[in-house]
Amino acid sequence: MIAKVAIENLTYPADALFDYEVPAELEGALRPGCRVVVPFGGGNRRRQGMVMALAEHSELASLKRVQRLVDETPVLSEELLGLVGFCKRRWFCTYFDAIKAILPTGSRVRLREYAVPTGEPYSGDDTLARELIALAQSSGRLDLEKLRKERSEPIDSALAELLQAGALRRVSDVRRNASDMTRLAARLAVSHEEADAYVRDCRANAAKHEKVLDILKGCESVPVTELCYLSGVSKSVVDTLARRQIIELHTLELLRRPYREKTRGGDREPIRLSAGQHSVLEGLWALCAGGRPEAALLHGVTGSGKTEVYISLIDRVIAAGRNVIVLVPEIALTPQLTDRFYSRYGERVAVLHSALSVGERYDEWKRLKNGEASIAVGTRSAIFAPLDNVGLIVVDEEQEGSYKSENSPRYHARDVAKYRAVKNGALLLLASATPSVESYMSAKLGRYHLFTLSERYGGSTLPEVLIADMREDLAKGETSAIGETLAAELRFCLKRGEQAVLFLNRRGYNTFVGCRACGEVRTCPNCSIAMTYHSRNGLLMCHYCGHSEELSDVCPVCGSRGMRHLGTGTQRVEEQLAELFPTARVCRMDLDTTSYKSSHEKLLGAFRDGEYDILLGTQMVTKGLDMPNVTLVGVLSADAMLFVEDYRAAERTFMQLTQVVGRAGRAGKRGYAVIQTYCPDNRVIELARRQDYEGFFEEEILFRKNMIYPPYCDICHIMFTGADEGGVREAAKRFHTALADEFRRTQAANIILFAPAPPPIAKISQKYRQRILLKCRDDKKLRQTLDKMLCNFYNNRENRGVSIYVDINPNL
Ligand SMILES: Nc1ncnc2c1ncn2[C@@H]1O[C@H](COP(=O)(O)OP(=O)(O)OP(=O)(O)O)[C@@H](O)[C@H]1O
Ligand SMILES: [Zn+2]
Repeated sequence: MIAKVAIENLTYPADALFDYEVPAELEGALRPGCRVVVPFGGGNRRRQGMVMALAEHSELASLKRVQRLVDETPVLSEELLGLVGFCKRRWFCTYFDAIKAILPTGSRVRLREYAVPTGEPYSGDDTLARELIALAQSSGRLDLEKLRKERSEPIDSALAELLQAGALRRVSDVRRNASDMTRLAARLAVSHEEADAYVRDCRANAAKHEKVLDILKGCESVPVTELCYLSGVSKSVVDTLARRQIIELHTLELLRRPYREKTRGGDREPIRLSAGQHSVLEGLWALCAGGRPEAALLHGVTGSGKTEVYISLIDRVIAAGRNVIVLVPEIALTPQLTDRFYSRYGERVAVLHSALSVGERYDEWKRLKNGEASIAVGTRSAIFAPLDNVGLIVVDEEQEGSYKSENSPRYHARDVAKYRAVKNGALLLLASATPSVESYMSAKLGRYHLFTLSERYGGSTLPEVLIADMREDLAKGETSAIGETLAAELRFCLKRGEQAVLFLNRRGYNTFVGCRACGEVRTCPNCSIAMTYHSRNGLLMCHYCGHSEELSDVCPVCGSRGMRHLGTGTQRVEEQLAELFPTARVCRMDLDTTSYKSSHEKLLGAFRDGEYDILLGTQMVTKGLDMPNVTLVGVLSADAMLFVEDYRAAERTFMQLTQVVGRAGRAGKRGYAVIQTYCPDNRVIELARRQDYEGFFEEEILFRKNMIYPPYCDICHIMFTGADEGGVREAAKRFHTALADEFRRTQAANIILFAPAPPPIAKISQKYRQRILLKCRDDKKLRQTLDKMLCNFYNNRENRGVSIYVDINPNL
């Protein structure tokens, strides 16, 4: 039997499947999806591997053997193994990059290699070898990884000599990132009658023993700590009972449950859908029940009740015995949604996201894998949930940028979802009030089934939106962040006893600090971007690398005392609010106030309970909020997002405005919104005012077509980074020339290749960056070309010190 094994820590061009012989004693136990330890390379260093497949024969004459099996049962199913290969082909990563993305951190293992003395003497004359054997004999073993790091000279040939001579022997040790959590528990080892008899004959401490046994008579098994607590005895009593074989001790596997207190699961209320919701549900169920792969887009205006529709659909899928994956853009931002899931499905829900501890996440993963939970709810990586027989995959707010991974594998969760829907015969359901232009186009072309909810649930209407022309305020000498129109609406809203949400697309006290005299803007010394001032700690900080420095009013370039704040941040708005409405209770929510795990949830809860009148925040207030008493939304500046260099600027602006406006008036009360802008005539702002998605799409798709942007092409970034600016530039140039030649040679059509240039942020954490942009079709032929070029790049010694990666349809 031959195992085809993917090996960890290989470079991209070296990454392949390697054949290993399966020793007879592992046959049967060793299956695809199990991790193994194998000898690898010239020095036969031990490496971790993943068995991707088994085969009868190998084309190679002599094979190394699998040294050790790490997993008793496969950690990856056949479907997920297939996904590993899919990720590699689609996103130019190694097998192990993909495996690391798919497995939770807690389930990963680390390999440590040791060499131990065998007792056999070493009689050779290699001085390093002599030194090593002496060290091994005195300390019992050599930690090879540590040695390689510590010693300046290479140790491998000396090591090989000692192994050869039989003086040293290799051992490897596999360690898990998160251990399974176990507790010692006790149970009766005898019948109740025998236990009673034991107590009667007991000479010392009979009462104590009796208490312990009484508790155990009523339970299957009780953790020892609890047993001691309940009976008031010390552990030694329990030990005595165990020693006398009246009770037995065993280990109990415990699962860490992140939201244990919430999982009530009692909500069996039937959902009463509106006629519109009901017909969408029936349409979706018809697709789902067929068991064939399907894709649908649910486009419903804000507050139309998309969530209720897909929850009703989940009910049916679960009742049919199939499993469900629900993706949300950002768990911390959607506490209401997770609460909804817990109260409806209780223990059958497992939540996967990055704010959980490694152990918690690992245990949620295990509950999915062992079938205890059948609904995975989570952020991007939850798309890798270890579920079989998936019947439905929901991607909520499918346009969100957080579904795209910025690290290898640079996947989009929607693409992985498509793969899994096909393999499982599942329905992929994309839901949004503002679908991405790409998805809506696919729906229009009939590639996705399109479902629409054009009205709000329960007869609420969409908010009435006012555009506040900030130029008028400016002409009057008003520079406050809250203009006259918004101030007036806020006053009305507070008077009505209702709540308002104010949205500011920034963070920090002021956006940046610049010099009035020479125009110098304080930028981060490591990254080429402006730093922001945080009044909380009085420091200028860089959002990319975390660098911070003291603020000074002296310009470091021209020496004048002209440095001052430019722009406005949430903290300053908060101060202005306090001036305008001294009695209003303002809740500020941004990354500064909400970096702790659940403080965001707490703030939202308090706002919902009416403890605040105004919620002021950054992006996090735009999504998913469903608060009945919110009737006013204010957008402090719509312009911030409008002029970034990105073909998606209009799309982002439109979506963000429509989403945030949609938070108002969701429960029957009339809703209002004020959008402040210096360009009131801008088309996107006007379309957002009307919340006219259809109109926006028609305009945007024309722009995309004329300028050749997605969905009329795919955008491919090839990034080069390194510490040496010139080296990075040269490497990018060489790659560009080679790529152009290759396209010419293979007569690749419809490709627009741009010359290398520094990206908008040309330096991050002391690494210089160059970028080649490609407008192309992300098809098999292109991927083959890029794969080949990447391998050539790595194999060219001129490119040392420069890293490269390919990013398909990046967020920018
Ligand atoms: N069938 C229903 N029965 C009772 N309440 C409903 C029903 N449908 C929707 N609602 C209520 O209407 C409100 C809006 O619904 P929901 O949050 O699902 O909308 P949405 O389409 O997801 O909105 P958005 O895209 O703005 O987040 C919620 O408070 C929800 O509980
Ligand atoms: Zn920085």
